[in-house]
Amino acid sequence: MQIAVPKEIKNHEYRVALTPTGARELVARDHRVTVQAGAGEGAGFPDAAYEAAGACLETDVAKVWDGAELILKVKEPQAEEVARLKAGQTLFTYLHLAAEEKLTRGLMESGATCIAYETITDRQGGLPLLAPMSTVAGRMAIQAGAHSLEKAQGGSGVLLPGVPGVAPARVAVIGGGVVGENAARMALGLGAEVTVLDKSIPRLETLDDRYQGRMKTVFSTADTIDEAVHECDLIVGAVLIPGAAAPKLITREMLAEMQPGSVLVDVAIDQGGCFETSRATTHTDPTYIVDGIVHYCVANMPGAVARTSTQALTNATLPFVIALADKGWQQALADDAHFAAGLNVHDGQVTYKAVAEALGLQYVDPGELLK
Ligand SMILES: NC(=O)C1=CN([C@@H]2O[C@H](COP(=O)(O)OP(=O)(O)OC[C@H]3O[C@@H](n4cnc5c(N)ncnc54)[C@H](O)[C@@H]3O)[C@@H](O)[C@H]2O)C=CC1
Ligand SMILES: CC(=O)C(=O)O
Ligand SMILES: [Mg+2]
Repeated sequence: MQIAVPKEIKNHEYRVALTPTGARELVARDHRVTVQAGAGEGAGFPDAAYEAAGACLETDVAKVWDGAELILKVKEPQAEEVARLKAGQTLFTYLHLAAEEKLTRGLMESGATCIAYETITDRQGGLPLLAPMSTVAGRMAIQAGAHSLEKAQGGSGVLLPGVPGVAPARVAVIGGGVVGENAARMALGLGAEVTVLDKSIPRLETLDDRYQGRMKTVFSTADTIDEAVHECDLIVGAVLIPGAAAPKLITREMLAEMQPGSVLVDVAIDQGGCFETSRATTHTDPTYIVDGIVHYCVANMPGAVARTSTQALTNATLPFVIALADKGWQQALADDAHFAAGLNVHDGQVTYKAVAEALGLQYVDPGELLK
């Protein structure tokens, strides 16, 4: 199969969808891998490493896209990439379509088959291709939040661990899944006072058990979120309803209840964000202030630590990429219902229910396609 790996073009996105190690595995299976020149540089993988792995390098981006049957990316295609995509091609990447009507319609118009990393499931009920980046983003959320609390960033001037004689900062994490647990763990490590709110009792039980009372676990309701808003210096938004737009849990009105200079880090921004006042930002200009509250809402946080993230991402995606390349998308998805959950758009139709519902588009059950 002809497999293409374009260079990512989203703002400060330095990850690449395939490492040289991954390229070697595909070439060994007789697939042809074309990597756009410079695609791996930001993650520390020079062109020569891909060449040594048996991949072809291409400087002309049009040729990279044009000749491909399978396109591997990291971030959702940007407008100029959507324009390059065509019927008969398979795109495998993060898509996060529920909050992106224009992108969804663009992918439908392309006629391509679009499989999203973030909706693929596993036997344990997890999201195995989201989890590695959620781990990274969760850990980064506290670094970003701590920096945003500094006065020069518009923050309140609170140091997360405090110092002897001065109390530590209070951190709330809404959503105690992969992002949430990793954020909470980092905040604990820095000596903050940490509360995790979740709607899932089993999840709260797991956290309680794992952290042995070192963090508070609280059932998430309008009341308990209100309490967190009153008390906390830093709130991390880490909720997810798979494939769907994130629920808005903190309204603009509620910002007035926070201490001025407090910080909201909305990791769930790639699903539309879980705070009413969130809007996606970039690594170039990651924060903005609404009613005295600093907002950090970068939709591709792991892109900033591209070396770690690329390795973690491709460790997880490679078995799926090999299945797509060896069998073609139809057979690969027919053989694995968890993989099939990744199919979001095919041949002009939305094949993922939560996306169709969020955008008011017609849902087409992919079952028939996979028989
Ligand atoms: N901005 C970025 O760069 C990145 C963003 N993400 C995003 O972070 C979000 C979280 O991802 P994961 O932790 O992997 O998901 P997850 O599925 O592991 O965890 C989500 C948690 O939210 C909980 N939840 C749902 N509704 C809730 C509510 N109303 N109140 C409290 N908790 C609620 C669920 O019970 C679950 O435990 C997703 O939107 C994901 O796409 C992930 C990686 C990078
Ligand atoms: C999950 C995601 O969108 C990212 O890693 O950029
Ligand atoms: Mg996005």
